Amino acid sequence: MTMTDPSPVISAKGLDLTFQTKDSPVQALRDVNLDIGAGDFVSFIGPSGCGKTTFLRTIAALEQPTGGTITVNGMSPEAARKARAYGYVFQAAGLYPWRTIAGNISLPLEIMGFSKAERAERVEKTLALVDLEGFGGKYPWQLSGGMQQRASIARALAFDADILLMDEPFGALDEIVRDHLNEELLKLWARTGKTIGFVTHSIPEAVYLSTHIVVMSPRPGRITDVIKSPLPRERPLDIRDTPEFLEIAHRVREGLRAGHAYD
Ligand SMILES: Nc1ncnc2c1ncn2[C@@H]1O[C@H](COP(=O)(O)OP(=O)(O)OP(=O)(O)O)[C@@H](O)[C@H]1O
Repeated sequence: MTMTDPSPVISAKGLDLTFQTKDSPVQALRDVNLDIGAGDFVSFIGPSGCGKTTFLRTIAALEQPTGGTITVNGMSPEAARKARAYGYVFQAAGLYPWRTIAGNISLPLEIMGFSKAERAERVEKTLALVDLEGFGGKYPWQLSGGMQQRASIARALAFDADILLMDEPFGALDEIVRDHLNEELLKLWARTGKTIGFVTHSIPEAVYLSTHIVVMSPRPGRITDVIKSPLPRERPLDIRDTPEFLEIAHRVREGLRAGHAYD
């Protein structure tokens, strides 16, 4: 690292995490080393159960590592959570059905003690960011699955943290909606300059979105490859048909295959 390199936003060193269960301990993460820089879009890809969600949850102080260290904005994950360093988007939109979309987005702001005027302003701003202007008064069940997921992204953006952690946010959506939301997410990232950690099962999604693709192996989850994308930051959807794109996708697939113990 040179003097001009900014320090990483998220830094994991020798991270281990073993869950104690009734039967036997489950080693979910082993010796994970990773630096994520400001403004990076980092995807985590790997087979089911390889620890992607666990790693994201560890960044968010929702799990405690059993070895190694992890810092977020130079702080412990607990301190970063208290400093509201990140927004978190879960697999399911998880909106409260008895609250309107605006009410759902506003909830974390209410808990944080923002004034009513400030809340209203932020709700409007984030609804615009996810292209849901005019839908604040609707209830979640009045929106499509894709719109609900956008509302849950708005909720994570409402307090304007520099880091956005997203756990397979589009996994349950059909391909056309997913393509659209991928494009929208890239635009949002370009507009806001946020640092994004993104879990996915989809190779094209990982390659399309990311500046860095982290390939993980099955349990215990280890990082087998970190691919720095040579693609430009501005990416139309049809970039997925270019040789450069297909080459990165191939490398991800090879990495996934190499990490797999078939014998
Ligand atoms: N609270 C827990 N107690 C015990 N084992 C757990 C716990 N949480 C996760 N695990 C185990 O840790 C491993 C990693 O789980 P994790 O959810 O991080 O995987 P993942 O890569 O996100 O999987 P998926 O792609 O299916 O969501 C799995 O074997 C899982 O069963």
